[in-house]
Formats: sequence, structure tokens, C-alpha cells
Amino acid sequence: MALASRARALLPGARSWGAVLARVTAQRAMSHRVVVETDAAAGVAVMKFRNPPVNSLSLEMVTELVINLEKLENDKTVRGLIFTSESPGVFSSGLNLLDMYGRNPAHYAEYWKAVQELWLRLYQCPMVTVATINGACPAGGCLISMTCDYRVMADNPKYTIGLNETQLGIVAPFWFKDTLVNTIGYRASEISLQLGLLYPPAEALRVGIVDKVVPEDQVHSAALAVMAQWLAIPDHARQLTKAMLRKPTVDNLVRQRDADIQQFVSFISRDSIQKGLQMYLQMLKQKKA
Ligand SMILES: CCC/C=C/C(=O)SCCNC(=O)CCNC(=O)[C@H](O)C(C)(C)COP(=O)([O-])OP(=O)([O-])OC[C@H]1O[C@@H](n2cnc3c(N)ncnc32)[C@H](O)[C@@H]1OP(=O)([O-])[O-]
Repeated sequence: MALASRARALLPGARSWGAVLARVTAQRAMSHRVVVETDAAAGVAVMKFRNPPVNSLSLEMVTELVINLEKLENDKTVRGLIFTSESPGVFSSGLNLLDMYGRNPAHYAEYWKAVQELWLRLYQCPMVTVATINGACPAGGCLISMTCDYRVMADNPKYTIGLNETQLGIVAPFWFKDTLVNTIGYRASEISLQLGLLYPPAEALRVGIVDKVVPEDQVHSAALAVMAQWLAIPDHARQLTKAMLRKPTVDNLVRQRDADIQQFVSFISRDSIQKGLQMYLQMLKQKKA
């Protein structure tokens, strides 16, 4: 299903794309998964994840993120965007395992297309983007953070960040890998991605997967200070520089979007992969109990 259709499915009764956006704006307070607060004077918006219990990137959440991103990109008063979790403890638990387990191929394809769309939009975002990592940040959560221009992490040893896909028996696709390589370099990525490492704050800073670690109660003020520093640069120069740096990575996915979807669907549909995901979900349940 196309983004507009998914958006309309989320907001039944809206007849056009414009009507969908208008209703998203009007119903912002009712949105359950993403909350956007805009400081028009500062030109900064804060996008807070609110998808309990663990901010997993469900199809609905991904769709809301894309809709809100598009809206902010069209708002010329907003120059900077901060991502954070409304509830400290979990920034995002990554892709929604329940969108990748026990569903049919059409659903997997729709989900993967939406995830691609989110990444493409985030990675090319013209705004300055800062991730305020105030909780656990595995896999897809780490991917979102890595698309940002800067990452500030709360100094809490319970919080970890990384692409842990191999630990689930799954393989991060090439554009997750590319994003990691662009962030921490090739050799560190070889180790990080194969072992599925999740780094606590000090190690995350050492490997370069985050840019700053600050006491938990200062994480938001630190993100605002970083934002102010980045916003001091003229937008056009910074935007063109960002586009130049990121274009080859973006083009790599754009060239092979359909093949990547097909590969994901065939991979995730495998019995062995489904069995592995089932065991992982059970392990999470047992850990909780
Ligand atoms: C090729 C594909 C690439 C894949 C990329 C990915 O991102 S793959 C994603 C890789 N992600 C990971 O490996 C992260 C896995 N998650 C974790 O490690 C922990 O949940 C935590 C550290 C994020 C939070 O710890 P905590 O103690 O605060 O919370 P808790 O552990 O008690 O969980 C509460 C409930 O949430 C459930 N649930 C959790 N995650 C997900 C999810 N992603 N989705 C859906 N559901 C999820 C969990 O089952 C439990 O459900 P229940 O029993 O109530 O029905």
C-alpha cells in the first residue's frame, strides 16, 4: 500500500492527501505514536516517540514518522529537528518484531517499503537532525539515530546502542551496514555488525556511534546546545554539503529498492528465520517474567 493509502487508512474519512495532512495536524494531540512540539521562534521541532511499551517501529509508527517528517520539511520555519523518546528508558526497540513474524509476504513487502521510505527521508533530511538517546537503542532504533547529524546519549549504563541483528539470527541489509560504516568506519563496522554489539554509553562514545555522552538530566539541554551550534551555519551551505556526503549511499538503495524488498521478503519468510524470531520473542517474554 502506498504511503498516502496507509495514511488514509490511519485516518479514515480523509479523501485527499491534503486532507490527511490537515487532519494529522488537527489531531496531533490524538496521535498515539509520535508527538511533535515546535518552537517556532527557535526554528526547532522535537519529535517524541510514544509507542508503548518499547517504541517499536511498527508499520503505523513508521507511517506516522514519515508523515510528520514530510510536514516538518514543508514548514520553512523549522530548521532543526530533535528525536527523542517521550519516556526515558527506551529510545526505540527497533523494527517491530511483530511486523516481521507470522505475517504474509504482502505484509512483509509493505512493511519493508515503509522502512526504506523512512530511512531515505531521514538520511536526506534537509533539517539539522539530532538524536537525543534517552534509553535503549538497538537495531532500527540505532539506525534512526545514525541517520541524524549528531547523537547525544544519556550516561546510563543500562542504555545500549548498536546494530544487534545477528544476535537475533537476522542480517542487517546493506543500507543499514552502509549507514554504520559511514558513522564508525569500516573496521569497527566489521566487528560491530558481525558480533551484533550493543555498546553502553562510554564504549559507544569510544567507537564513535554516538558523538556526546552527558548525565541523563542534561541530555535535552545538551541536544539543544548542539542544535544551536549547527543552526549557526547557513542552511544552504550545510544542506548541500550533507547531500553531497550522503548521496552515494542514498543512490545505492534507490537503485535497488525493489530487489531489496524482494530479498527481505524471501529472507524473513524462511522457516529458519521465523523460528529464530519466535525464539527471540519467547526469550524477551521470559526475561520480562
Ligand atoms: C532484516 C531486519 C533488520 C531488523 C532490524 C531490527 O530493528 S530488529 C529489532 C531488534 N530489536 C531488539 O533486539 C530489541 C529487543 N528488545 C529489547 O531488548 C528490550 O525490549 C528493550 C531493551 C528494548 C526494553 O526492555 P524492557 O525491559 O523495557 O522491555 P521488555 O523486554 O520487557 O519488552 C516489553 C514488551 O515489548 C516487546 N518488544 C520488545 N522489543 C520489541 C520489538 N523490537 N518489537 C516488538 N515487540 C518488542 C517484548 O516482547 C515485550 O512484549 P510482552 O512480553 O509485553 O508481550
